[in-house]
Amino acid sequence: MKNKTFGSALLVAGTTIGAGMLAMPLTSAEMGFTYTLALLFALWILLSYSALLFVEVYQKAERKDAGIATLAEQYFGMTGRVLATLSLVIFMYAILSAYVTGGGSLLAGILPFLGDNATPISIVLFTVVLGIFIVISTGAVDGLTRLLFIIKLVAFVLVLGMMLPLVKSDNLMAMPLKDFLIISASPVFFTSFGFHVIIPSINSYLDGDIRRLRIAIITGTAIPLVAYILWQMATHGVFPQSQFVQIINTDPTLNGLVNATYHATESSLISGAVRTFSTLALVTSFLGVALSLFDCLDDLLKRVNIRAGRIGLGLLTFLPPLAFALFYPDGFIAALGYAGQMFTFYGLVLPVGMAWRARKIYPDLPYRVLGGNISLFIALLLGLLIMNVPFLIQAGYLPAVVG
Ligand SMILES: N[C@@H](Cc1ccccc1)C(=O)O
Repeated sequence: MKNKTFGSALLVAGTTIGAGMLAMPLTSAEMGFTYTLALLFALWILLSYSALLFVEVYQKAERKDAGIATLAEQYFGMTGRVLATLSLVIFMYAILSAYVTGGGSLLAGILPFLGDNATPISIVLFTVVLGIFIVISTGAVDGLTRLLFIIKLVAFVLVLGMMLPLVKSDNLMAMPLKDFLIISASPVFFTSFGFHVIIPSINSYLDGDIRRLRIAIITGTAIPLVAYILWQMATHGVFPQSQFVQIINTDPTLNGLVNATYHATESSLISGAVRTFSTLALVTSFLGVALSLFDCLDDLLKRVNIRAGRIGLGLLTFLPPLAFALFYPDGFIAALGYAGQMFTFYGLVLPVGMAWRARKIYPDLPYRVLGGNISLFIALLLGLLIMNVPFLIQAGYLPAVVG
C-alpha cells in the first residue's frame, strides 16, 4: 500500500516536470542565478501550499472520487462548478493539444521512413499508445510513469554530469539586467510548478487517505524543486550572462539552448541526452494531465447522470486534442496563451476560497495547512498579481521575458 503513495508522488513529479522546465532557463536568462533561486523557492512554497489547501478541503468532500469542480460546487454553488469546469477543461485540452503536437513531431523525427505522412501518423500513434494506459487504469499509468521516470532521471543525470563541471561561480553571481524581471518571470515559473489537476485522481487512487495524499504531494513537489535548482544552476553557470542573452535573442527555443549546450560541452552525447530528457518530460506530463482530464470529465458526466464508461471517457479525452493537433494545430495556441491565468484561477485562487469557506463551516477540521488566514490572504494577493503579469507586460509596466 505504501507503494501507491510512492507511485502517487512520482505522478505528481512527472506531471510537474514538463514543458515548463525547458522554458525556465530562457525566461530567467537575464535575471541571474541568485534571483532565479529566490523565485524558485518562493513559488515552490506557494504552489505546495495551494496543493495542501486541496488536501484540507478534501477532508470534507462528499465522495472520495470528487473532482475539483465538485468541490467548487460544494462551496460556491453552480457558479463555482461552472468556472472551475471551464478553466480546468479548457486548460487541459489546450495543454494536451500542445503535448500531442510536440510529441508527434518528436516521434516523426525518429520515424522518417513513414515519408510524407510521418507527422500525422506519429501524432495518432503517440496519443493512442499513451491513451491506452489511461483507459486501462490509474495503476497502469502509475506503472508506466515509474519506468519512464527512471529513464528521464538517467538522462537528466547525464546532462548534469556534462554541464555541472563547466559551471563557473562568476557566472552564477550575475545580477538582473532590468528591474522587476523576477515579477515578469513569475507566471512561467508558477506554471512550471503546476500539477494540481491530478490531485483528484491521486486522492481517489489513495482511497481518500489524507495523510498519504499529503506525503505524496510533499515528496512529489520536492523532486521538481531539486531538479529545477540543478537545471538552472547548470544553465546559468555554464554560460556567461551576455552569452545567455545572446542565445535567447538568436533562437529563443529549446533548440537554441540545446545547440548552445552542445557548443559549450563539445559533446554530441549532450544533445541526445537533452532530447531524451525533454521527450520524457513531455510524455510523463502528458500522462498526468490526460489522466486528470479523464477523471475530470468523469466527474462532470456523473453530475449530469451520464455513465460514459472508460472507452467513452477515453474518446472524450483524446479526440479533441487529437483533432486539433491534426487539423488545426494553431487552434489551442490562443488558449495556451491564457493557460497561466486559468491555472492561477483553479490552482490558487479557487483553493484559497474553498479553504477559507471550509474553515468557517467546519472549525474542527483535523488537518489545517500552516499559516492561518493571513497566509490565505497573502496567497490570494500573489495569485491576483501573477494573473495580471501578462497584462502588465503588455502595457509596458514590466519588462518582457521569453516563455
Ligand atoms: N508543470 C507543467 C504544466 C502543468 C501545469 C499545471 C497543471 C499540469 C501541468 C509543465 O511545466 O509543463
